[in-house]
Amino acid sequence: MKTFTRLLGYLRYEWKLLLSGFILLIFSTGLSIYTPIIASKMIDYVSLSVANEETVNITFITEQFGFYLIITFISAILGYVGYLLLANGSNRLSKVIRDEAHEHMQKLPVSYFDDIPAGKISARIVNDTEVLRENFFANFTTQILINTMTILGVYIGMFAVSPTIASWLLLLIPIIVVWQMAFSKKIQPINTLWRESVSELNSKIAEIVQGVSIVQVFNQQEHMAEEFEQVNQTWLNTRKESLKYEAFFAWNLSGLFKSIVTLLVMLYIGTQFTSGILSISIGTLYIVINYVERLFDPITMIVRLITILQQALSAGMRVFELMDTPVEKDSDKSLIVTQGNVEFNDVTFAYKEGNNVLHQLNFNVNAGETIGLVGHTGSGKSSIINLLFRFYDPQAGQVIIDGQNIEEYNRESIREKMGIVLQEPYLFSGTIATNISMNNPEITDDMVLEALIKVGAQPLINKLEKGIHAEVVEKGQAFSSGERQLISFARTLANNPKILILDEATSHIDTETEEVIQHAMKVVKEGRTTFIVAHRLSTIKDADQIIVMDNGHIQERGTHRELLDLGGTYTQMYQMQGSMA
Ligand SMILES: Nc1ncnc2c1ncn2[C@@H]1O[C@H](COP(=O)(O)OP(=O)(O)OP(=O)(O)O)[C@@H](O)[C@H]1O
Repeated sequence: MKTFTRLLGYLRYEWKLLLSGFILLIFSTGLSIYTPIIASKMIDYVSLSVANEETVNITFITEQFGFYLIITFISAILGYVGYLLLANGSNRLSKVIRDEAHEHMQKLPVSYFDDIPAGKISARIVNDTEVLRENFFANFTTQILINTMTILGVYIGMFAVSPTIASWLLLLIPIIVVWQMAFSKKIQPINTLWRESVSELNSKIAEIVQGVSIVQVFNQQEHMAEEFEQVNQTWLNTRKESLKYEAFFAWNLSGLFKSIVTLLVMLYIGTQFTSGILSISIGTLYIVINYVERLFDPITMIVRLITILQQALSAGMRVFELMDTPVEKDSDKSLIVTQGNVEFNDVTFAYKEGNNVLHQLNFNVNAGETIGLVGHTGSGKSSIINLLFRFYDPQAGQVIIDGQNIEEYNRESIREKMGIVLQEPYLFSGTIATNISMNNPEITDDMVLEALIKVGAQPLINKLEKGIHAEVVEKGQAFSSGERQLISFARTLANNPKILILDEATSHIDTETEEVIQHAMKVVKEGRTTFIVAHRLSTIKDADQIIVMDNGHIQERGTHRELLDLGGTYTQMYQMQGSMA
């Protein structure tokens, strides 16, 4: 019910469009209910004239026929415009919800995305809002009103023509209510399963597309196809089950029902007529049959609307669940970074309560220094970076930048002062220039070019016809990983952060590219506090400080020389890498 009223609340955004569309459709329906009355007049006139052997007045017939045509035409035009207005309003409302959901998603904590697959989130923002557009805004809200009006109109017309038949036909209402209730009870759980299977399909596809090269490298196509087939089969099964009930309740039964009721009405009129109780003209008979027929389509539609509403409510629930996930609380205070001093003060951190991955870390990095983070996989290097960016907050201790505990400052201001170059740099759709300026109008094309030249990307720009305005699509797949890194370095340089994070920037590249990257790194590091998360120890040989992490603890700390003199884990790692090189 909450979802229903909340969805209704959205109608206020486009109430003018919806109301105008609705009024036009009411008029259109009203006129179409009136047309059988005109037709009946013509029928009665002709039949009476023939019975009384009078000449038929062609002018009267032409007039009535013209009137009938005009009314039908006006009704069609009003229906068309009304439909356009309503459809337009529904489209806009679905855009409003989609924008809200997307905006909210952007504010969600990084931890939200740890547990929910990307495909499921995108299904909520794209598919579920589409279901809301079609099922709720376009169909339910408008159809329920229009069909109720039609039913009311037909009953009023019917009461005017034959109160007895109309009263009998009122019996249809409780029958339909019971019918609806039985239907909705059956269909609701099936629909929930069906929508879930669509969401599963989305996340499976997203997973396959994201890992397409890995799937092919490991020849996992068949296995993936099997997994996909399974999810797809579940979808088909739920659809089959749902259709069974939809067809039975909404179509088969209603068709049968319609014929039986029409037959009963005709039988009633026939027996009353032959026994002389009822005198009814052919025209009135036409109206009665026409109205009985007309009564069923809106009733059937209302029955179908129950399924449509069920689907809309399930979709609405999923969209609102996303929209109701609490966003991160943020402070109004902006962090001011003038130097770039970083301090970890007794920091303990867990992604999941009780499962600490960093234990009472203490270290200082002075402004402009380079600090290397090394350690086995899972030792906690990336977690340190996650805390530095305030993607997460520590359970105990503080991360301090230039004397300020970052937990007390807003995230945007912290991230503004930091730059990151990832092992697999992320490029956005746009151009090289927009990827470097990051849409900051203060970064001009000249500055973009200067940054690219400084990091050594001149050869890349020279070979591109459009230079810095060359297009970047699909996360920069058309560029080599080294080129993507150079663009990413130039981005960092142009945005001039005080603190820089280089995340395994030199792994998985050949020696020639490594030289280019090493040069770029040197340029970018200058004058900035730099954290290097490195697997290749050669990258951090010159670092002012190296921290060796082990299971969330600092195992060793010192310069390259000092750590070699210590003869511990670092020395072992260094020797191993040396023997592999
Ligand atoms: N999002 C997450 N949710 C839960 N646990 C996580 C998450 N990210 C990392 N971990 C866990 O935290 C621990 C530290 O991981 P972290 O990514 O910091 O290690 P790392 O040293 O950077 O490893 P690698 O060199 O492989 O990148 C690991 O046990 C890891 O499984």
